[in-house]
Amino acid sequence: MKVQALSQEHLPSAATLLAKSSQQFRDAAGTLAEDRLKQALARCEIVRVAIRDKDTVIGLAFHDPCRGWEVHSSGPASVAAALVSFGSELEASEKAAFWEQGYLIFGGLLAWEAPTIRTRMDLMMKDAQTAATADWNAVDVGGPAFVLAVDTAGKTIPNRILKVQAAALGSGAVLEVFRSPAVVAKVKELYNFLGQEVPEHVDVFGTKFFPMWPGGVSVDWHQDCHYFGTASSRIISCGVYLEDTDQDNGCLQVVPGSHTFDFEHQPGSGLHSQGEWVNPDASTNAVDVVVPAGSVVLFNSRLLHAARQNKHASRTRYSLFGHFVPSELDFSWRGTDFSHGTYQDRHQVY
Ligand SMILES: O=C(O)CCC(=O)C(=O)O
Ligand SMILES: [Fe+2]
Repeated sequence: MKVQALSQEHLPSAATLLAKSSQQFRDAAGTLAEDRLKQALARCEIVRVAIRDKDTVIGLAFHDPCRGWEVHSSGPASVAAALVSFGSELEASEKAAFWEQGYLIFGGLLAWEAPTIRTRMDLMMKDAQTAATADWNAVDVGGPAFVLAVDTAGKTIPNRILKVQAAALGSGAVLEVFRSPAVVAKVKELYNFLGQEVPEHVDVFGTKFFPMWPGGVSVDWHQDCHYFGTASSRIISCGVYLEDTDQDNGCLQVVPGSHTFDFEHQPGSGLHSQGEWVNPDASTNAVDVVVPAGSVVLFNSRLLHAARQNKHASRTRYSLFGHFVPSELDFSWRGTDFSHGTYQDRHQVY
């Protein structure tokens, strides 16, 4: 048995399960109504399925923000238990991994939402034609900054957007992601584990969208904290991959355990001539974060990470980024490099 986020292909099987277990999901003729399932699920933020034999859904759980968990299962009690624990509590081993390795991957946590968010990013990009800028550090422009990519000679490519800085100012979908109960629950648990009080309020800042076109890049090696002017371990960075992401279309790379070191950042060159980056030595053990659409990666803002170039001929790699910070933690930016934040782009999450 496997527990994962509900994805489109499991919808019919999930509807069959629900039609058996609950009158609510049957229509007058007693047959299952997939549409009703979709409507019910649209109200819920977290939807999990337990799957057997590859395709058969044997359990389904959703978290209604008002009513809490609702679990349906055609298997033993252990199926329901697995569903709920997957959705709510972090295992102790996961918490330890976050502390030791500096990151945690939640595969498919937002799988259900990912296609819609992706479409909403396309809508936001419609404004890019009029608003694009060559300034990598463009901030406080009263809205999102559509930053143009450069070629291998470091020359701006017209009409090719590399990132949308302050993306939360361009699309409501961005804050919906960072405020979604599924993500917030994990963030709260991680703060709790860090041995600190769970902050009463948490903000997200430095929101970004990377379309990563075929041939394109997003970031070279860096520690997010380099740009913030603080190395506080209370900042949790968050990447949300809206499409299947692998070595071909530019997946994230991380160096486990690197969050306990400081790395020197220097101005980049070529495709990475915007920004300041680290040049890790050859012995550095990088891990590719290969994940399905809707996956969320939470990491210590001191973790050394980068993204591969998208070498695929046709696939994009849409992703969102933001950084969680306790609301009471204020800090002054580093002065010369604002690329990861602006006060306009700091928003309360809870
Ligand atoms: O594009 C990625 O996968 C990583 C982006 C990133 O690290 C950042 O924006 O700080
Ligand atoms: Fe980063």
